[in-house]
Amino acid sequence: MPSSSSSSHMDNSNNNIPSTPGKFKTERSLYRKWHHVPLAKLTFYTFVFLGLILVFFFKTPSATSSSSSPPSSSYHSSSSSSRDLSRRSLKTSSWGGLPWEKRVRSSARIRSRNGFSVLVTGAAGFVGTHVSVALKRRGDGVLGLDNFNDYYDPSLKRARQSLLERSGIFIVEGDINDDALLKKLFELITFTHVMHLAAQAGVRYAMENPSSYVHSNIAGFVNLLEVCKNANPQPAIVWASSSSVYGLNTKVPFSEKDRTDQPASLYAATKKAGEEIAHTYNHIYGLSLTGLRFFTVYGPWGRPDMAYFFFTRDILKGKAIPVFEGANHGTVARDFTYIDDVVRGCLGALDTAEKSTGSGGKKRGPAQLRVFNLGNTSPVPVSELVGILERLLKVKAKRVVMKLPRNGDVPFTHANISFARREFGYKPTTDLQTGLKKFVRWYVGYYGSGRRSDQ
Ligand SMILES: O=C(O)[C@H]1O[C@H](OP(=O)(O)OP(=O)(O)OC[C@H]2O[C@@H](n3ccc(=O)[nH]c3=O)[C@H](O)[C@@H]2O)[C@H](O)[C@@H](O)[C@@H]1O
Repeated sequence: MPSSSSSSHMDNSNNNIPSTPGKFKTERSLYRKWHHVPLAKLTFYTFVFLGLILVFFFKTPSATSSSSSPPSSSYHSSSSSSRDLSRRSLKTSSWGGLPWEKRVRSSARIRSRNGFSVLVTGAAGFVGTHVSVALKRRGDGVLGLDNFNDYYDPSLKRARQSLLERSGIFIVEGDINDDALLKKLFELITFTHVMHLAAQAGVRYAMENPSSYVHSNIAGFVNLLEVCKNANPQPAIVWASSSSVYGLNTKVPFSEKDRTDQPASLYAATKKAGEEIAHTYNHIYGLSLTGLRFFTVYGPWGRPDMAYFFFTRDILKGKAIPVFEGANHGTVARDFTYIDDVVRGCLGALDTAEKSTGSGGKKRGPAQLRVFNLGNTSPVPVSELVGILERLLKVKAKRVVMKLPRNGDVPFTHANISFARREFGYKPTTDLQTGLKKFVRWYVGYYGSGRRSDQ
């Protein structure tokens, strides 16, 4: 893989090639001089020289980045994101080679009759881990993909990875923007489905790092769709949208038929953009696409950036927690949805996804395009969430009630789920009290009393 720095190195060595007769003379006399040097010494200097070349090559950033270059060998090393985002990526991902291909194939192998072969992006994430395990358990082939970025404690992602490994699921380390990697995966495996859960999540963080949302939720999604549309056969794609697309809507419960053109955060705007992009790829290329609008999903192995998670941590540590309220002491509420219910929704969406109709980048007929709410249909005020946690943890929270900041949060969410119920029998069964009990049990088991955790 030529790079500007490696070619400049080659240019330097080319300078030794004589271009004038005078210089040629110098080179020849130099050659004669070397001719008399003992062989052992010559070998020693040759090794030193080769060593220097190797050090120079591996220190050169472009030598470890191939995200936009076509594969040049069976082993690749690629930075998981563009330069400005690489600081969030803890290590450069590496992929390729026969042992790696063997692991990919074994993980994706279907073990049940009529089973699927599913690529799960964001497999080391909260929902990704749970969905992967559920698919594997019923005999589907599952291959994970994750860039293990440090948006939140990567050791939690590593722990989820170990969990998946124990179920025979391999997570390829790489970014959805790495098209060479995606192409390679589609070369190795005929995926029937893609469960696309890799994303930059969180509504408030979008003000701190807007480009990470564009990078993952827009550029990454388009890159994935490009590879899927060219695949032959094309897979059916189910992907994570968000309840946040309802933005500042006031009509409740939120229905898929409602407007979604007033997002309150860049995060919501990128998810809304994803829905429009999905429409385009469905329309032009015949890709079967299903978007799932998740409503504040919570549970064991959850995301430490979410309120229920860091409230638990801070209550146990005796730290104050900011509890938001609306204008005029209005209630801020969420349609908190338990992970097991969401997993059932994801599987229902996969099971009812029709085949894509195109092949090799060409549409052959109209294809399925769907969007579903996956919520709980019973919103709970944040103050009540804190009350439940206090009772479960047996610790009184130090509440600091404050006005909902204008940083992307919306005052309430409430899902109408009749469409998902009709299409695949989606029926959430876990109330917040029951779900938080399971979360707290996991949390205390994972972090001990929680007082020693520092995520
Ligand atoms: O449903 C969704 O689509 C979204 O759900 C969550 O977003 P959010 O509902 O805002 O979840 P949290 O950040 O955990 O907040 C939950 C509630 O706690 C409140 N909160 C949050 C933070 C805080 O310090 N204090 C506080 O009272 C929020 O206003 C909100 O009402 C996820 O973070 C998003 O990635 C996801 O897409």
